[in-house]
Amino acid sequence: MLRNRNAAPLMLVADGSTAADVLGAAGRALYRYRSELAPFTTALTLGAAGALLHAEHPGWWPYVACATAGLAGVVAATGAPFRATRRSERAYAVGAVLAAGGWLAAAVRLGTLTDPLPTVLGLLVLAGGLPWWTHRRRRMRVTVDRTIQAWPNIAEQVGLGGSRVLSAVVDVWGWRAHISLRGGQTVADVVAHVPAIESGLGTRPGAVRVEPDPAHAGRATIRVLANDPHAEAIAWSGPSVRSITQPITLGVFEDATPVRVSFLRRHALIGGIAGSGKSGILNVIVANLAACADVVLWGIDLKGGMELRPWVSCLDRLATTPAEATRLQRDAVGILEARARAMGDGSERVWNPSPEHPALIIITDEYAELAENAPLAADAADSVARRGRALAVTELAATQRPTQQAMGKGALRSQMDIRIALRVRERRDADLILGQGMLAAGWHAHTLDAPGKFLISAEGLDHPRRARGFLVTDDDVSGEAARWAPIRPPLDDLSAAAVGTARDAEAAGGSGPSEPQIIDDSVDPESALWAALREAPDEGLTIPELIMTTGMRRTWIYARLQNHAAGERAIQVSRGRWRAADPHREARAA
Ligand SMILES: Nc1ncnc2c1ncn2[C@@H]1O[C@H](COP(=O)(O)OP(=O)(O)OP(=O)(O)O)[C@@H](O)[C@H]1O
Repeated sequence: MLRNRNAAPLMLVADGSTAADVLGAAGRALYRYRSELAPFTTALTLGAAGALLHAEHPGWWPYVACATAGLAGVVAATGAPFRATRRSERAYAVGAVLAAGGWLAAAVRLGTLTDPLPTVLGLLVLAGGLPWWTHRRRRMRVTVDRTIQAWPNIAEQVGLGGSRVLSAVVDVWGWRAHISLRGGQTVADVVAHVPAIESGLGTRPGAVRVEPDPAHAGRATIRVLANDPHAEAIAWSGPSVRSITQPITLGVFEDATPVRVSFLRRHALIGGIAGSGKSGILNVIVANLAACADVVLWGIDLKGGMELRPWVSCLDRLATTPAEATRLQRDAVGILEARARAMGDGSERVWNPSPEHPALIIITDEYAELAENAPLAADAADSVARRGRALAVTELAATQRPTQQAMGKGALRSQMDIRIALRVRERRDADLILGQGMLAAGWHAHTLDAPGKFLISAEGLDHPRRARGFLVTDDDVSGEAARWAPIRPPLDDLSAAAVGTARDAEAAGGSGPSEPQIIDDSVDPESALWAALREAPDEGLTIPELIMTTGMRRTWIYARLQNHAAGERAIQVSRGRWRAADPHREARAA
């Protein structure tokens, strides 16, 4: 006997084989196709049982009828013992039990071969068999069973020899198997073998996904998608939040779970080629933010306002020229400096958004235009990105290829906490959007094959899972913009005054919009640090807390702390915890 790739027993019997060989091969074939043959084997079993009971106990038919009714009740209530979880599956199982049990009761009383029982049994096999043979989940379960049996051969062929299937389940879109890798193999090896696995399993190209097991480096989940769950656009059903403090639902992953991500105190970067759906994702985000009464939205759209103008009724400001964009970004820096000063004087260490004290989000469509045509705006955006988190002033930028040039000379890209990659042309562009090494780790943005499909990297979302964003149509945009315009909050007084002050300084200094002042970043972190040290609790503040408060790097913080310590203004309370020295605290208390 020969075995094929999936270990299917072929019925080729060598010359001189014995009857036992033939029977063995037939037995294996019957076993392999037991699921498909189930309607026939059930009919044969019923026929035999009917004949036997009719001969021995023809009076037992009422017991058979009662047992049938009891079993049908259990199936209807629980789905057991057939694991019928869906309503349609349960209805089928109840019908099958009633038909089989009813026929058996009749056969016990009348005899299996008494007319019309054989004909009725044949019709029942057909009526029950058709849904059985065509049922997608049953066929999928069979495929999974066979794959588990054949996995050792497949694994050997695709270069993952020694890996084992620990468990497998059929899900809505296909099936998934949890596998254990041979010692020394890693999830990266599995990711690198995805095309070979697809070939080995005989799936369509692009059907296999690999997810690491967060609890075990030597295990992974292989998902096989029989159908693409993202084949159709996913209609927009309205905003998912009413406050910036809640995570926004951008779309759905392939397992139908929602993509939820918080934009509070986080900068975000959206990248992808023209037509990949960047504006679509931006619209989903803006439509959600517009419904939040604790965030003020500013927009920059240097493509003449083409993308953001439909939202103008919800935007507190919209810049469509380089000069306006520069003023806008510079005002944002003014706001964050005013907030930092106010917080330095008070007891709060972060700006907690509320309708009275809203967060500020600056949305830039096609950031490359800004970096190229308004470099001073890009410098200011850089400053916001470094210092704005704690002060709830954040940047949200979309661009085609976020190269260093497209993102300006600063460190903006490295400050982006949320990265959304739509389709890219070149494989390595995934690294540009998502960060170095992401392509090798399986973030294959070049394989996304429809607009609105994306990969997202953010806090709590650190595996490459494909998602598709909601489709917000032009009509949806007009509807949402009109719906939320009345609740849009103004800037708080402090921030509004900061904008006014910046304007006055501009007028007094005569620096026109095309020559805005460059903000000196070094002044404010210094006072923010000093204020934080003065306000620190007795046990002091940690370095990450000081980084958060000032928006500055660790090395900068260390250097300033050493300075303060040398001047006896600050002390290290315990390892890595700092606060102002006691005289200052006492003076403040007095
Ligand atoms: N989530 C989505 N589901 C289905 N179709 C989408 C989705 N997002 C966008 N599309 C469709 O894809 C097309 C291009 O989308 P979009 O304009 O957002 O791309 P883009 O990346 O912003 O392109 P460009 O850079 O040229 O502005 C549009 O016709 C839009 O209807």
